[in-house]
Amino acid sequence: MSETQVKININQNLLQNDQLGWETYQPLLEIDGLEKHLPNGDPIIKDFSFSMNNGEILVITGKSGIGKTTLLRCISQLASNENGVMALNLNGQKITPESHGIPYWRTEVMYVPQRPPQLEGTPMDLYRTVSKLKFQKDRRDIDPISLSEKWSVDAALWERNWSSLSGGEQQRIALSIAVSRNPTILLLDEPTSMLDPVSTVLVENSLLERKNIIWITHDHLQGSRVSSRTLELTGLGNYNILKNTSTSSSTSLSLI
Ligand SMILES: Nc1ncnc2c1ncn2[C@@H]1O[C@H](COP(=O)(O)OP(=O)(O)OP(=O)(O)O)[C@@H](O)[C@H]1O
Repeated sequence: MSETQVKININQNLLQNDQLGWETYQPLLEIDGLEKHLPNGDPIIKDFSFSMNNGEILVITGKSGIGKTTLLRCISQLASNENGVMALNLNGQKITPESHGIPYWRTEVMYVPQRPPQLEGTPMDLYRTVSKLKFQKDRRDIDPISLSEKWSVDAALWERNWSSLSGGEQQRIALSIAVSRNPTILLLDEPTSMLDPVSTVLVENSLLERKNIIWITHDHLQGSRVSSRTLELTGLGNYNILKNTSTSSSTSLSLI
């Protein structure tokens, strides 16, 4: 075989490998054509499509009432959508709410509300209940109490009634329970909105290590600190992709 033939064969192999790579590459989460109407029939999300790669933190911004929470609730299947498909690509397997059922989907794509709902009992009661759920009990988890201690929450608070805890304490404990269940994707609705700046940074740093998060925030500086990409919702499922621009003294966002 001549030197030229060897080079051609090597290039063909590279081409085939490259093509294989492109053909087999799958984003972690794919959403296509999502549509959601309000109870009065008005559309709030129309033909929303995007995909998220493994290791990303995707920040969602947009003015109040534009549909950010509604979008995350649809993605977690806590709210139903009228049209559209969504899929997780996990270990070479395509998982959809239809293929594996909504309870399983919610364990992999977990929504954490901005404010924990009015809960009876203690955080420990909630954690024990969650740990016994069908798709939760065999999951590898991390200790939520240790995690919340890293965020300056005293372990004793886990045995106090929810109603006696401050908003910031409730927010960090609810978030630590969600993170401890190790979902593939966390959907966070303003996760530090009730926290002081020091606690905010502690929580941000833990979440930055974890990745695979869709994170709603109104705080553009926070968005710049944590995001791989930022989507600004502009209404009815339309969005701009914003680019992070940071300098040593300031951080801002500009339209791509
Ligand atoms: N169950 C419902 N019934 C009627 N309207 C609803 C319902 N749920 C949401 N909406 C409306 O849909 C719109 C979008 O609400 P959503 O909570 O998704 O906005 P948001 O962008 O998250 O707002 P914010 O930044 O203020 O949290 C709002 O006008 C809200 O009043």
